[in-house]
Amino acid sequence: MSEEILKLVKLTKKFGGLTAVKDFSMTLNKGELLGLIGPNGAGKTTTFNLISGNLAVSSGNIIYQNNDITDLRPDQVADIGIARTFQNIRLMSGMTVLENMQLAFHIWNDYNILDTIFRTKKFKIKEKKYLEEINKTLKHFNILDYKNDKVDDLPPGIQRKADITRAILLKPDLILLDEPTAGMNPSETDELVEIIKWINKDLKISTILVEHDMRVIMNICSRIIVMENGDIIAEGSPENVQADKKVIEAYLGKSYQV
Ligand SMILES: Nc1ncnc2c1ncn2[C@@H]1O[C@H](COP(=O)(O)OP(=O)(O)OP(=O)(O)O)[C@@H](O)[C@H]1O
Repeated sequence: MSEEILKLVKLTKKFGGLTAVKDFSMTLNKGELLGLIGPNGAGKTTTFNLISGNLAVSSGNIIYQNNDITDLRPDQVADIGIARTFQNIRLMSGMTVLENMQLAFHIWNDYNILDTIFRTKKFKIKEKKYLEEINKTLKHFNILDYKNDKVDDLPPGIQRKADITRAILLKPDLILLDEPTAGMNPSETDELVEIIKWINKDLKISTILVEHDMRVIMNICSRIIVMENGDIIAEGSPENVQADKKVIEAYLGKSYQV
């Protein structure tokens, strides 16, 4: 039997009179690459915000690796191995790509201020190891050449890849990718598809992908959950979901083409 890494149990989020996520239950198996789709306003990003601790849950539970993490803060969620990206890229403005990548390593910093000031042997060994890891990952994402550029000066496609690189450097067991191909041209999108496969298959990071590009979702996800009005309207393989009448009516038939 597949091992669950994440389980949402009757998850609900209310914003005043609006219920954005409504009794939403789902599981993600370890190693799975799950697509979460649905029309605008369906509740996908809100679900990510609840899992990552960026929003407080109204009711229901979030279970991660058999632990209830419903009330954790975002930093605590990151510490236990859940990384995420946002629709609006959240790189630190005014800093270089490398400096942004270095931010990912704060959770492992076990050297103190004196180590940093005097650049002790322990500090230098760690710094070298981290830099090697950053370089290797930037190279894999094909953005090593931008390492010393300020993030603000880079095209959106490069910024988005840098954002995902930073999330990967946190060494998560689970990653939540929120519209990672937004703002990318077709060749960047193709490249990102390969990167997402690499993240999931080679790095063995369980993945939930929210994405409006149906070509991406249908090509790489083994299972898809379709949300509408805060809850599931369909779930299954890409083939089954595409043929589902409710999905076609609610979503695919209107503004999206497969
Ligand atoms: N902070 C908030 N305050 C009030 N309402 C919100 C807030 N965040 C989201 N909503 C509302 O909750 C509903 C779900 O929004 P959400 O962003 O989760 O949808 P989505 O499926 O991610 O949509 P999209 O594909 O357009 O990003 C929408 O009606 C939205 O307007």
